[in-house]
Amino acid sequence: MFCLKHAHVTSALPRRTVNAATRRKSDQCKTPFPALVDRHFGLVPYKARERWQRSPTPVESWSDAEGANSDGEWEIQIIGEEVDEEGNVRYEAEWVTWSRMDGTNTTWDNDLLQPRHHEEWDRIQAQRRLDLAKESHDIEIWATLDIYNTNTRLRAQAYDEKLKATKRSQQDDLPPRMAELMASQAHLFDEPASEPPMKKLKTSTPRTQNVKIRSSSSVGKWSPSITSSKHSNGETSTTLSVGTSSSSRQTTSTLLTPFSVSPPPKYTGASSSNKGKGKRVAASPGLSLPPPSPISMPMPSNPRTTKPLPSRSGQKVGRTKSIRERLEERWNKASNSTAPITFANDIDDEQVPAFCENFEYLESVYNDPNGFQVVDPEFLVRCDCDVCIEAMYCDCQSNTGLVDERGHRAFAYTVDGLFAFNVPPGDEVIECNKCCSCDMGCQNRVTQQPRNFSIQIFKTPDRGWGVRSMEDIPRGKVLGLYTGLLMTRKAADDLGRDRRSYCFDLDGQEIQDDSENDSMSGRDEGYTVDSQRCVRNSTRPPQSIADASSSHSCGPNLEIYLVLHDAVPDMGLHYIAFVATEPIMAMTEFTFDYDPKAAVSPIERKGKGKGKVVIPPGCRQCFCGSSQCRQYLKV
Ligand SMILES: C[S@@+](CC[C@H](N)C(=O)[O-])C[C@H]1O[C@@H](n2cnc3c(N)ncnc32)[C@H](O)[C@@H]1O
Repeated sequence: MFCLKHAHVTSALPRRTVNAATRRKSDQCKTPFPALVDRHFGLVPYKARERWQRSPTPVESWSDAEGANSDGEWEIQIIGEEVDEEGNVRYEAEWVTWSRMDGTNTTWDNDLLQPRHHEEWDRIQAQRRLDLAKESHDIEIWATLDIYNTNTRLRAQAYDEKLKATKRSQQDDLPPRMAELMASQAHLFDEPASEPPMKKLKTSTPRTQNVKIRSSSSVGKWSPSITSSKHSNGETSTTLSVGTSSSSRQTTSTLLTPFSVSPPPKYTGASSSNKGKGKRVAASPGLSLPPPSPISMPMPSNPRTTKPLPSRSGQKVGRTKSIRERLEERWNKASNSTAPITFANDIDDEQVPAFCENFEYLESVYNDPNGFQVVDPEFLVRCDCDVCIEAMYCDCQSNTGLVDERGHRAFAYTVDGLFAFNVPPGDEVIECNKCCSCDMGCQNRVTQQPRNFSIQIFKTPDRGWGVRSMEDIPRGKVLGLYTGLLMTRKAADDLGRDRRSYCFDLDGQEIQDDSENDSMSGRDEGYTVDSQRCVRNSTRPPQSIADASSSHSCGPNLEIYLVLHDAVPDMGLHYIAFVATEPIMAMTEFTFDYDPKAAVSPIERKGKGKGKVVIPPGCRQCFCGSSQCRQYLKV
């Protein structure tokens, strides 16, 4: 198998250690590439196998004295990977303080590793692939394809990510293209109301025919372009570029078959003006249409059916919108973003989460009927920067403990608006606020800016509804705030258990059922956000939702931090913000750990039923599916 090696590896990878107990398992590991050799032999015909006997491989015996530290741990780092035909990844690990007689010091044995050993590697590789997919959609197709290498090579080229991005742009592109097309032909559907009946009859004739839009020579065509190159190892590779091109090379189609991707014709804008109304529409040069066949749009034989039918009362009757459509419409209106919110359910026929129907969407501020947040602007920290570039000179940062790697005062965000992960646990990030002189584009106002990625609330098989994005999300992307009804913790204690699983104490922990200890731990003080439901037909004010749908995972892809921009620091009135701790592929569920302090190991039953996990009281079985799953979550 081909391995993705040092070329893509960061030399700055943190060194990791592996436990002695795990290492001892490697006694069976006799060669650096055991499985690889085995598999190659599997391919060799029987006769050849007889001729080419495998040479004996020495049995390795390792002991703690050979390179382990005093805790019996070895330093290792991941330096390569290979992907098998089922998509499983095998890592090449370098054992820094140990080597064989022949000087080699790597293994390809995942059994010797724990997830934490390759987490950083995975993160860096995933980010690299996302970056590659952003750069271009080119895929190299190797002329000497050997099946073992294919998956690793494709992964190294970010094939899946590129394919996803292409498909996504196809989906994104189609609705606006269709809308433009329909708009440009609206006159063929609508009749001028003032026209006399006779004229109507005449004009109805062409509308019963097909309207054909032909691609003309001025219309851009999509075609894949291909370039070939010879590599130093003698192998030839072919690059498939996906994009618009003025020429199409039909001869390449057979080469492309196994990897063919079919992105849409690129839409570069079409005129929707009324000029030329009534005339047959030719595609404008700006509108790229798929060659070679013309698009055929069958028109209704009875043009009236395209209009809403009149009701008896004389009012227009349109198609009734589904609950899902109505809710999407309402939430998208309430959202402070143009990036859409949608619902999806491939599991059953529930259209939207049960508690959502009477639920109002709230994206960026608390619902604060008691005015806990009301503050005299005089008390807000503020800065006089025109543009907040240097945290050292931004007064909003004067009281924070945030520093960069050189120990200088720093913002919590990079210039690209990503979280810098430099906030000491429990500290509040202080963003610039309404009293500052900088504007909304300021680097230090990330959570105040409109959401710029789509959200989908979708039904999971076993965890109710969850949230995901249709777009790839980079590490450090701030995904939103946990909003809802702001209440005192005391008031939150009076809520029922169901409701409390949607509450977050503003100390950054989800509310737990440990009320006996609360008076001692100062639980009476402080605030809680309830992001769940409005009672049906109730007059209670709007609440939030998307955050309320985020599932728990013991190996989450989000974490939280505390942030404020409209409150006085250290009053416990900050927001809870979610940030991606790793690159998250489009359509991957957003999850966070509801209870990071929970015991790591599940409680195991003793005696009868030994080995079975006991779900502690007030908890339920966890279905997060993570390799670090604690088996239960508090509700
Ligand atoms: C804040 S709600 C999340 C939204 C919820 N999925 C829904 O459909 O309303 C928390 C509840 O979701 C469910 N849940 C979330 N993550 C889970 C997990 N990993 N395993 C099992 N149930 C989970 C539990 O029922 C939990 O009480």
